[in-house]
Amino acid sequence: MHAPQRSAGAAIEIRKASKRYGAFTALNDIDLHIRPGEFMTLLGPSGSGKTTTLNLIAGFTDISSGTLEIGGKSVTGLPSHKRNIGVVFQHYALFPHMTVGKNVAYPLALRGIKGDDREKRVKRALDMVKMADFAHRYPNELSGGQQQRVALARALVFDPPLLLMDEPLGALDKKLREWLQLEIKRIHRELGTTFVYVTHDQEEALVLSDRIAVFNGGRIEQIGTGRELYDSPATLFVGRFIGESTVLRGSAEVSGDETVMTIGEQKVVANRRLAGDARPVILLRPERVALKRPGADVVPGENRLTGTIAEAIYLGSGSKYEVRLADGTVAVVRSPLGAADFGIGDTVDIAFLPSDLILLPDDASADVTLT
Ligand SMILES: Nc1ncnc2c1ncn2[C@@H]1O[C@H](COP(=O)(O)OP(=O)(O)OP(=O)(O)O)[C@@H](O)[C@H]1O
Repeated sequence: MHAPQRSAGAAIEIRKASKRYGAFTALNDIDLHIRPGEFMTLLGPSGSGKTTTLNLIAGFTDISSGTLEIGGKSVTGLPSHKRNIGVVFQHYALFPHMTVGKNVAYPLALRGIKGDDREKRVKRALDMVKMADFAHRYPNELSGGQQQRVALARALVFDPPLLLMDEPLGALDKKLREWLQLEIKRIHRELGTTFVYVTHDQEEALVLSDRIAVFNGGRIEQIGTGRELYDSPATLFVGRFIGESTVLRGSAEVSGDETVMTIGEQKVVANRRLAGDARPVILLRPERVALKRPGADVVPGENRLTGTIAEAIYLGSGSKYEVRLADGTVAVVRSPLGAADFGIGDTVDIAFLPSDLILLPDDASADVTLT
């Protein structure tokens, strides 16, 4: 077996880029810097501008304003076939009349690579995606997952410094998707190529990426590692889009460096305040909240809100609860294995420390955009 060839990944630098279709702005002034060899995922709801960004990088569409550099060079006006980029789409674009081997050899033939060298590279690419035994099959003799592995081999066979993928696993079932995510991650680690990956699936983004750019309405809301986006979202939209959460709204007052929010009849204290005069909301992560019997096991300084268990789901690794609070908000709580059990209808307190809540400026559009 041939060792995979490590390539130097290309950096991408997008500055103040916009894309307009007539009066409609699909991308609005985005800045995106992707490091050489990085796995960057473009994440966001449908229509948020992810594919438009990928198409700009690929050269399938022109930028309306702003600049785009790949590997330190401006690519404005450079046609896509001269950008030396590998591309994989959701729908397998394999040539139906060619065998797997011929499909993978195609980009090499285009580049004038012949004979032994071509054979070796095809073999290496098929080994990488564990499809070497299928070289003589035709695409219609392969499953969807196998076709996508061949598409990946074909996109990487000419050692491009950059690979673009647009929802490549979108048409596959969950188990296969999860397995291929790990395969893609392994291949990225082995190659050193820069990967740019489009998905609307936040779990997939968390599994794969070095960093994630979260798109909303043609803008990038935040760029960061999965941990940064989950623990310290910059906006309510990002906080709600990544992972599960509960949003608490109430009347807020700032006192010194604290924010005190009154929710129904109860008060919640956050040990910080927002800059500016935006209306604050509280975001809670389900595993940062404990369920307790009303008034029991008090920890000094913790916040407590009383509610009723509306749903209790046993998950094996623990339990998930939905708790209807007095003001009607439904809070999501995940309890670890061994924590006290509660049943539907039980009155409980949700308890969390001021340091375990996330305080963000309210943004009503975060609710609308997610539905
Ligand atoms: N050729 C076009 N003409 C007009 N509008 C377009 C064109 N291509 C895309 N758009 C619009 O630009 C916006 C962004 O589209 P884009 O395909 O980038 O979204 P996306 O985030 O990739 O969504 P999805 O996950 O549904 O593919 C959408 O509102 C879309 O309708």
